[in-house]
Amino acid sequence: MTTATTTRHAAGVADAVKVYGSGDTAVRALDGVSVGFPAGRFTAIMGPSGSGKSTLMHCAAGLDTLTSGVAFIGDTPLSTLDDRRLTLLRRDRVGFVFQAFNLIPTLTVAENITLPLDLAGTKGSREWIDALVDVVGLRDRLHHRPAELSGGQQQRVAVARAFAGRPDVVFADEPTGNLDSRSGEEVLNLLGRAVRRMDRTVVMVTHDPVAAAHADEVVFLADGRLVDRMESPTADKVLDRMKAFDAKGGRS
Ligand SMILES: Nc1ncnc2c1ncn2[C@@H]1O[C@H](COP(=O)(O)OP(=O)(O)OP(=O)(O)O)[C@@H](O)[C@H]1O
Repeated sequence: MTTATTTRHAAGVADAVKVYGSGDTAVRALDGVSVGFPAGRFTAIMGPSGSGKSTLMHCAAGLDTLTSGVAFIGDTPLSTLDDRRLTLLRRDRVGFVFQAFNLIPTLTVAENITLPLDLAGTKGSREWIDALVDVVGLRDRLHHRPAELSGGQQQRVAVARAFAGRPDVVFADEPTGNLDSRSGEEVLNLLGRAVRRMDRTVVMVTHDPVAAAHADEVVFLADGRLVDRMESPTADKVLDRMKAFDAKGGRS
């Protein structure tokens, strides 16, 4: 059982620099970020538009590479892996939830949920999948296709799929961006439950202070740097912190 005071990190980056382009047009999207995402916790990444949130998430998840510095999943530095091993690591140890649910339209809900396991050629744990189906509240929809579900239900399928293989960490990129506030709230509660009741780890990029308030901790980026962290956030406290960025033109 992981406690809130653990220092074990499910993922993170150290001295992370990411430069897009070169010469006059080079953009330093990450400018020396070091941050660990504690195992068994829900961390939100916030910051003004263009501050580097997506870049940080993509590099930490092994979807993109750093210009310098280290990204790691568990104890594995991603730069030590060749393409094949990186693909396997992403498949076996990382889950993703995107803004646009990205379900396979021709597969049923049940088939979408177990897709990562089927691709990996494993059955996974029947009990785990069963428990997930109950947590996301989709038992009566298992044989439906995505088009027969609401947006909120589709995102709940995507959440179940992300956790199906019991990955070390699930990265969620604006998971409520396409949802109304009630469905968004359900998805956020679900991510919170997965962390607190099922001992999972979630890292979520969001623009929304209400969404960030579901996390255990918020890390704030500005101009490619980590500028603040907030434990036990509330929507009001996060909003105030974001307003301070606006007032100072981005940098805290
Ligand atoms: N592929 C790319 N090529 C060039 N520049 C990029 C690329 N991706 C991102 N950038 C730049 O890097 C910086 C950080 O972008 P990033 O998307 O990480 O920020 P963000 O905080 O996620 O923004 P938003 O909240 O608007 O999604 C921005 O200046 C952006 O224009």
